[in-house]
Amino acid sequence: MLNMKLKERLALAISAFLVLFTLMLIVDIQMDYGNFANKVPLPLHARVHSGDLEDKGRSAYIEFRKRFLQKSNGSNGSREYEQSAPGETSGGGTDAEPRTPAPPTDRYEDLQKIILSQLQGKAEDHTVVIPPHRDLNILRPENPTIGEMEDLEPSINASNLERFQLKIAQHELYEDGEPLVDEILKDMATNSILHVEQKEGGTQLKLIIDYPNGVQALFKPMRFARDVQTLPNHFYFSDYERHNAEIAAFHLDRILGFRRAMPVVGRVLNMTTEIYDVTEGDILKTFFVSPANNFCFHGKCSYYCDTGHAICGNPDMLEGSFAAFLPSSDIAERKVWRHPWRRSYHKRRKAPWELQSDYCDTVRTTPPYDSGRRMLDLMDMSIYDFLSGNMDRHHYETFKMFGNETFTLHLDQGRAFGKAFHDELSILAPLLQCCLVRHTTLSLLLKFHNGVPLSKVLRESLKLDPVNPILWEPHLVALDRRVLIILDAIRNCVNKAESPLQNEVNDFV
Ligand SMILES: Nc1ncnc2c1ncn2[C@@H]1O[C@H](COP(=O)(O)OP(=O)(O)OP(=O)(O)O)[C@@H](O)[C@H]1O
Ligand SMILES: [Mn+2]
Repeated sequence: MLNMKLKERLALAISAFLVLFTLMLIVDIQMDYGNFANKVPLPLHARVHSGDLEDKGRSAYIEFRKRFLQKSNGSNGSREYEQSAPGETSGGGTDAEPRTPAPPTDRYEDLQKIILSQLQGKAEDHTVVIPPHRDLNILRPENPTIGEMEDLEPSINASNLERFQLKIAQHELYEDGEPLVDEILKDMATNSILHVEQKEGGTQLKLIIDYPNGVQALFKPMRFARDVQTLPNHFYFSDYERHNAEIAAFHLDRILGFRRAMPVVGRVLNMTTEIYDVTEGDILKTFFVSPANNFCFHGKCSYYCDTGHAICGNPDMLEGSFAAFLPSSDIAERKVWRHPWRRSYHKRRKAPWELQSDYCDTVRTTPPYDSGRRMLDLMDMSIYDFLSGNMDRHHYETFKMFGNETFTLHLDQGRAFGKAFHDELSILAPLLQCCLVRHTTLSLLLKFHNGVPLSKVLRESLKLDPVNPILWEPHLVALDRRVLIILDAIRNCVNKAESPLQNEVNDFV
């Protein structure tokens, strides 16, 4: 009898547990749906889309965005999600935990196949993936250096930077593995600072740092902690510049094999002895001690150069980024180009690329984009900027002496790495609208996706910087997510190129 009761009780307990467990599962699933429903059709998103509707079917990037959002409804999870907390900082708590990406289920074998066949000398006329033998950056029939062009040789006691500058070549700033890069980084991080002055022009405060032997660096000060995000109501053009973005962007450019960004390093300065004591002029009048007893200054510029936006030490130690100076214009003049996919820099106006469906065709048929490497460089730049979230690419520069067949410099990455939880697809517009990518760039992205993730490679590289950690972990996590988005975009282009009709039908499904 007692035995029976015990058995009954046990059976009862098990069934109660099972019922509870099932209930919990249902609640859990519902919460998931709830979350998702909250995430996608938010009013915030809707506002973005209201503009998009006018352009329905006109902009390739909007098409991609639509398809992309649809796709993220499935097993891949939501890949574009807005910052949930609109605060200035996202806080250090659970947000800072690295979100381990799911193991890749899709290895992009279709894209790998293209890479492989091009390496075997096939698929050479591919319209989307440009093979090495049609890429001037790989062919490099000539690759003279500034020193060779100007008939200049470094003197015996020339600085590392001067040697570096004379070695800048037609197709890249420095060679893969160039030892002078590390030397320059070390020099800028450790050499004594002789003189400091504010850089004229530009929108935000920057200092020109003079070291012994004529070496110079461009200094951008630290304003915020690493986890402070772009203010949600700030446009890209009123975003603050971040010194750590400059450091991270240099490493990223090098990892991606572009080598189009000047070396940048982090360093902590004593504001009294390494800035105040070695500068003169108007900037001195902007130094003050804040109520928190920190030493501050604001300099003079057209944005954020006032007491309310001062740069403050802790209490008088200030971190910043030091970018190696480009050769002076006496040696190597630069040409400034308007970026064809420049944003409007107006809070209501749109740029031409946002309005014209055939915008890329117009660019592609206009010199210098109609031949050579320039168009491919813009595609690389779009990928580089999308990965780092840099929306501020209004102009770009090249070295005049090399003509049009030269690389585009990656200058001014101060507004990158501002939103770790948002992937700004419009930065990919050049790639989405032109459907063009270098074989070498695609090959590298596939390598990151299927092998050691980009986040890991960048994290390791940044460890070499004196003020590491350089990036807040969610920014690194974002990189792997964005690699996937770029690969999706390229796949989309390839599919469209291979069966344009079928895809046109799909567009409207
Ligand atoms: N490493 C460098 N060496 C020498 N000059 C540089 C270097 N980097 C940038 N410059 C020059 O300084 C100018 C301003 O730099 P940067 O673009 O970083 O500042 P900015 O204040 O963000 O300018 P803007 O607000 O116009 O974008 C650039 O146009 C470029 O010509
Ligand atoms: Mn800028």
